[in-house]
Amino acid sequence: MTANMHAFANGAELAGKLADKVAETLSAAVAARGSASIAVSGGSTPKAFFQALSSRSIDWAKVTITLVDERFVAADNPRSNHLLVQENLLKDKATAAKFLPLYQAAASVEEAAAIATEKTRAVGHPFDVAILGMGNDGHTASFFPGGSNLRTALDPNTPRGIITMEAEGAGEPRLTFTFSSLQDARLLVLHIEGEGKKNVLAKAEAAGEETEMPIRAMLRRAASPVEIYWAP
Ligand SMILES: O=C1O[C@H](COP(=O)(O)O)[C@@H](O)[C@H](O)[C@H]1O
Repeated sequence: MTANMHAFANGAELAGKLADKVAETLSAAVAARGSASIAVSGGSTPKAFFQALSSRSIDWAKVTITLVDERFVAADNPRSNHLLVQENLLKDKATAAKFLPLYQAAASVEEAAAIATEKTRAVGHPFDVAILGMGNDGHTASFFPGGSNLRTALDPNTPRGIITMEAEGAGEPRLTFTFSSLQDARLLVLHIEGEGKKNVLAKAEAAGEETEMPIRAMLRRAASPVEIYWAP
């Protein structure tokens, strides 16, 4: 639908400005509805933003944090998005926030998805904030090109909740919120850094199949405008 570009001089400036915007949105949600929700991405990009956000003065006890997506690995695995959030966001002032993990110690990833859907059912109708990332292959959340459940994940009629995804580029099996869960966040952000990601974004903004670059689903069909935060 709409995308707005916010470009910054460097990653530190972006992290601070994005933390300000997210803090303002979460505080407004608490003031309006008594609670706030945010879904964040993992990967290598959000670390500085998480650290900046953890220092902001918000009524964190009224904020629920969850993940946009997760690997089917326990929270002590170095590739866990939960671990990244634990070490960089759930500290300082944000220690008081409630965290809902997607990983569940279940016998199968499908069972974990069902449990995580149940445990997150009360949040995100819509999320106050969703922070998306994007891989060099054009994936966002765990919507991977060639993914086992990609069409279901991107289908606007698939209900809110978490489904599984397996793909060559994904490594471990994944748990991911569906497109319908994320696309109407009151503040929908795509956080990317580097010239390479800018080029990937330009390619995604051009004509082509959504299944080739699943970020296109968000750029083209999200109900909320996509606020793109970028720094070199
Ligand atoms: O696999 C993932 O990658 C994307 C992008 O990560 P980055 O390292 O290129 O920043 C991320 O948005 C997603 O949450 C994560 O699971």
